Amino acid sequence: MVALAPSVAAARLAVRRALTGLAGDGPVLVACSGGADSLALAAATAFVAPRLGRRAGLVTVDHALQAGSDQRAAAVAAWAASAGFTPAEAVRVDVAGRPGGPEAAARQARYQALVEAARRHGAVALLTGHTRDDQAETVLLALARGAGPRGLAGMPPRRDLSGVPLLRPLLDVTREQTRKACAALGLSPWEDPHNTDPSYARSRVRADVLPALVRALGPAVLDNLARTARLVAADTAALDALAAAALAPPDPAVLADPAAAAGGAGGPTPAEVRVPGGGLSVEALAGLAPAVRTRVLHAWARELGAAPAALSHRHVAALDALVTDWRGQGATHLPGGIRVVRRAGRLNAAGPIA
Ligand SMILES: Nc1ncnc2c1ncn2[C@@H]1O[C@H](COP(=O)(O)OP(=O)(O)OP(=O)(O)O)[C@@H](O)[C@H]1O
Repeated sequence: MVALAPSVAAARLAVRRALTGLAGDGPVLVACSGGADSLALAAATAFVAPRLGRRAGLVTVDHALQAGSDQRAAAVAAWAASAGFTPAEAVRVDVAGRPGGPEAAARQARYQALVEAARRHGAVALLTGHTRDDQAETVLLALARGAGPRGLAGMPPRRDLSGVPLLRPLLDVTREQTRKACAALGLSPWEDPHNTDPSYARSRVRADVLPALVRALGPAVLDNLARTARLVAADTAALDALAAAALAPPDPAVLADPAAAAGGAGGPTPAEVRVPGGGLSVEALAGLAPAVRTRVLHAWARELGAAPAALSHRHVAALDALVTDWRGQGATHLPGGIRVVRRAGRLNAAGPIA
């Protein structure tokens, strides 16, 4: 009997962990570019899913940006069909006319197509091949741009993507392992020229920065960066939960009878951040820990209609200054033409300027 390559075993174990306990009986859908990471993911899923009584499908997106991309997509879909994936689809997208640079436009088109495919096939989850190396790169890039804890938390192993659960089973598997797994299985991955294009910051981190860090600090640096992401993610989730609780609508029991809600002992009730009639209470906001308060303000700004992508830490800092550095300043302007003013102990929003 031929021994199972450790790299293949590692990928299968990771996929088994991710698929175990998934609710619903639809298929899982692997997003596969044909590169080593998502090919190793696909091969592991083709092995594991049927053994868990789960169907597996595969979608590859053709961005139509490089010559021969349609042939690559067709080859990936043909391999998927031969490996037993149903569906095994190549989907062509139109990247032109989308906002942002070419990379962002391709990414947006890709995720839109993947979500549509997941819905079309009633998939219970979409699987991507992000590895521990991708995670380390993400954390370093976040650190370099001063992204704060949300960026340092890296990519979560699961998140919601427009109503579709997105799973990243290989976040603890290295890129070296995915390459070895493909080699052990006789699969020939596609090399995306973008991955080595030095005009992308991520490619430079991949080619120069991480190897330099490993040389200087040892191979554990990759694991350590990924662990940092997990630790920060746990803290961030706790702070997010506190902020969500603080921003929850006022408890009707407290509004009706504050003393009774406090247990009848006349003790203080926690100050309500939301005030009846709209707006937020400055006094209640001032009583929150800064890390919770800035999250509350960020969430409130989004609720008012400020687009998350346009909402920067400067906007949140300006809102925070209305609470903690009040000098009678005028309105704070948020993306989308939203103005926030402090009046009579409240932060109130005024809609987009006409
Ligand atoms: N053309 C494609 N078709 C289908 N899936 C793809 C394609 N390109 C990438 N993916 C999926 O996305 C994963 C990550 O790929 P890549 O790192 O190139 O994307 P990304 O833009 O960095 O994604 P993210 O921004 O979410 O990190 C791959 O492992 C694969 O699962």
